[in-house]
Amino acid sequence: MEGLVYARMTPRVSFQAVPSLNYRLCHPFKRSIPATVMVVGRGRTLSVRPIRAQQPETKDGAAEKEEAADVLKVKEWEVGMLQDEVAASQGISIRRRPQTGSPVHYVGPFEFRLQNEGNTPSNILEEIIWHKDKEVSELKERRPLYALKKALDDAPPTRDFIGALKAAHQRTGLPGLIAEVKKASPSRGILRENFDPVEIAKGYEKGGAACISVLTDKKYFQGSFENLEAIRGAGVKCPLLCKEFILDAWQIYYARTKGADAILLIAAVLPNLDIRYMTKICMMLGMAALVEVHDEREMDRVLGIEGVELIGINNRNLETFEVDIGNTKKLLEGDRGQRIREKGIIVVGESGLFTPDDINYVQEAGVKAVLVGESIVKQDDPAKGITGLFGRDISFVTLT
Ligand SMILES: O=P(O)(O)OC[C@@H](O)[C@@H](O)c1c[nH]c2ccccc12
Repeated sequence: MEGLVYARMTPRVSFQAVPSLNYRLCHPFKRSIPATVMVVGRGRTLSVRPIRAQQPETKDGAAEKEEAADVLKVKEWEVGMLQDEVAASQGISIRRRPQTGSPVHYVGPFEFRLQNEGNTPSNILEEIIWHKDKEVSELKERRPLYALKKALDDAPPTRDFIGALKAAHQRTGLPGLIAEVKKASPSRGILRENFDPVEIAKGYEKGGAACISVLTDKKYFQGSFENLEAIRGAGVKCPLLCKEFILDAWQIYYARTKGADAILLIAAVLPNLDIRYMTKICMMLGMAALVEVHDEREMDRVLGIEGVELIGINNRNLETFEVDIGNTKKLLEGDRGQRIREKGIIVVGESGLFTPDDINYVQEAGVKAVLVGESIVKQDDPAKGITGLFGRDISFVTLT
């Protein structure tokens, strides 16, 4: 068996005390395997490399099958660990999937604890991601990428999402509005009981929204891809953002088949390379990518990624649900704001915006667009909700 097994030393053992050693290491799916233990980082992480494949004994068919399934499981586990390790090196704490196998391993005098131990998510975002990861692999199995091809060819043409935001900003002198069709959220519960996504989207368009965001996650937001498709099919002209937790490029293609013109990429869950790669796919498909950040570290990462044109600053911490619109201002101050202006990136202020004062505040901070859900989706008449949010009717305003 080859590959890396990651283990963490308990505090009882110090680095200096661990030379390169040959050990039999407990593996999550194998009782034990021969391993060389090496220190690979300055932290507490050790890399443990199996030194030799175990010689296969003569096996019957069933044993061979079991062995093959084991090897596959081990590979999946290893890839997951590597993904998590790359993510962790970029400050991403959200893990892709729960850890499997027993968390503690004993090797000779050492006690090893697997990284990312535990099978319970440490916050709501992680819970959503674990659920999504499973959901996507099942969907993908049922409709692999090649099977989406025909639907992709038949999808309605893309609309210019960023162009619509810029045009709205120029037309009104106010941030372009991305109005969100959202029935519920884990932090706020049900926002609207009599929820007709198409009626709401039409109301938004009438009220002067530049673009529309449609939640497609079922379990946590009570959204759906049917909603997205229905809005696109109902004659709404605004470009559409598919508001989803994207982990796999397959989801981008799928969103496109349902009529999306833009997708969301959350920096708290996606490593830089994924963001770069997915941004490229969007470009290829004629879509826009809204890359969402919540703190300085994520903003700095995203500013270093080539091809990012649209950044959303989420005022809501998706791990704790705390909302602070001061976050938008904080992330646009000083050098960061300067770099954003130089790169011509459009910034979207997201979440927790309710009043004309709030809009004014984030506009002064430097945003050219806003993403608003709760305050307008709750209104009986969403168009009037928009007028209330901006303090004036923005549906016909044209700057002269
Ligand atoms: O309803 P609000 O507070 O106006 O927020 C809208 C939008 O910003 C929020 O729904 C959101 C921002 N980023 C997300 C990521 C996933 C799900 C939802 C979101």
